[in-house]
Amino acid sequence: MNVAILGTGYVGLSTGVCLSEIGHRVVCIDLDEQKINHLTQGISPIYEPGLEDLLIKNIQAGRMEFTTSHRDGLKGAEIIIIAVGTPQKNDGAADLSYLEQAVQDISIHLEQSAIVVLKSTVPVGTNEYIKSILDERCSKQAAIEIISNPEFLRQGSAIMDTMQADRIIIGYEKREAANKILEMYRPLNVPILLTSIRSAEMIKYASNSFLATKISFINEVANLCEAVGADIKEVAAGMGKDKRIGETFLRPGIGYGGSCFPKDVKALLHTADLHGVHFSLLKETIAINDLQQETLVKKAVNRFGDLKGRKIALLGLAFKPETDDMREAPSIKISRLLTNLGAKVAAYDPVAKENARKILGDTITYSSSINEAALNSDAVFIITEWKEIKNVDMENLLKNMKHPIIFDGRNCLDEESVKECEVIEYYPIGRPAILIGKK
Ligand SMILES: NC(=O)C1=CN([C@@H]2O[C@H](COP(=O)(O)OP(=O)(O)OC[C@H]3O[C@@H](n4cnc5c(N)ncnc54)[C@H](O)[C@@H]3O)[C@@H](O)[C@H]2O)C=CC1
Ligand SMILES: O=C(O)[C@H]1O[C@H](OP(=O)(O)OP(=O)(O)OC[C@H]2O[C@@H](n3ccc(=O)[nH]c3=O)[C@H](O)[C@@H]2O)[C@H](O)[C@@H](O)[C@@H]1O
Repeated sequence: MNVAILGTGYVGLSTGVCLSEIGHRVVCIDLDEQKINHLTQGISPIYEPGLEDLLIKNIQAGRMEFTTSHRDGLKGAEIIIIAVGTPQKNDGAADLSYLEQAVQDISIHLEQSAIVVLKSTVPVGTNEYIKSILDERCSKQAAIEIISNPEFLRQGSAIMDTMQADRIIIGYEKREAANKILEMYRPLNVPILLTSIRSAEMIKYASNSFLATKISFINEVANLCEAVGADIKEVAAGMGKDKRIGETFLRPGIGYGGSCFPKDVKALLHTADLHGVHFSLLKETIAINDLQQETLVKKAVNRFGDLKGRKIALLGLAFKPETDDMREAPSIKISRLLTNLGAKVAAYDPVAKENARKILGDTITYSSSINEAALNSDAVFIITEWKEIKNVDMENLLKNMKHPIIFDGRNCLDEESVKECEVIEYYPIGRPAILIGKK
């Protein structure tokens, strides 16, 4: 099938390479000339495992092209996927301005009939709104059908999540259009659920909000474990064995971040408020998360009394491992809290350094290795559980530090290696501290 995709961000690009991998001819359209130039040469503008290999392979196979021209990109497309950003407005609502522009671009340049598939995360009712604009503005010979097809991939495992999705949701009005999208996805051989358009839109927000709430829940249980002397590792393992609860998304930490959980929970709350529905659970999910991002700083203040002049090494900056994305990363708030308290922050991240610099500028320093960041530091904060950070050589790390003190915001260091250290103060989340040789 001939597919055009508007927006080559995490979602548009991952979808594009996967659809061409299963045999479709894909043209990706983006306004960003630099992105398109890179992509044309087979260079991925984002760090996403496995993506660049598929990109190069499918360009060489003649199944993938890139353009900044909507006119060229939409020519001959049977299916048009919209994957532009829907960021958060100040009042928590989703900002639909990129989407409106994309729809405007389609209505100006589309000359044939096509199915428009809305993959961006959008509030309930948006697909109908988009359809009405397209019906009104598209040329008379272009009949448009609309499909709501929200995306559930995670950054850092986007290709695997697309190729082996738990489910694909197809929200439709006309069964014929749904059949065509079923056919497009059929080679993936994954479960597909057909729903109404409004249900599809709601499934996306409800799923993200549920997962975010699960994280806030386990973080509060972890805080309680610390207070009462229980161990969250054992507690989460015991809870997770119950199939109704499930083992995933029970990792306590420094709060959720990223481009979607924070904004999508707020957008769902905004929708609930608009419709007079009392969804205060989501308010708590957000409030708990905001506080949880402060937890390492509070622990350090408890330990040192005052952080003025202390050097803190932040290991990891990205909001999760295997991505260079810094959107809503807990490291941003943590860095700002630390520098406001007079601490000096030296940070290391294997791939997110440049994106972090755009946000944090020279308020912190950026190191090119774990040991460089930790050199002469009063404490290490583990922010992102990159493999390299989880597997750090403890002996080497500690000998470089002024004080052998680690606050592990991801509970990711190997407990046995910690226990083998001659001198260490190790403070995980929701678990007893390990204090060896502390005076
Ligand atoms: N990032 C993620 O992991 C996931 C994101 N989503 C949702 O998918 C949507 C896209 O998210 P990301 O890929 O992260 O966004 P992104 O911000 O990484 O990429 C959006 C791209 O769209 C381009 N664009 C904007 N207007 C355009 C237009 N008129 N024509 C062509 N290109 C245009 C931008 O230049 C940019 O490259 C959002 O609604 C998001 O909530 C859903 C699931 C996962
Ligand atoms: O709509 C989206 O953008 C996507 O949002 C999340 O994916 P993503 O944000 O890429 O990453 P996750 O692995 O879900 O992690 C999100 C945040 O939660 C944190 N997290 C996750 C799991 C956990 O147990 N504990 C925890 O603190 C992570 O550290 C990270 O900061 C969802 O998992 C995807 O299904 C969804 O498509």
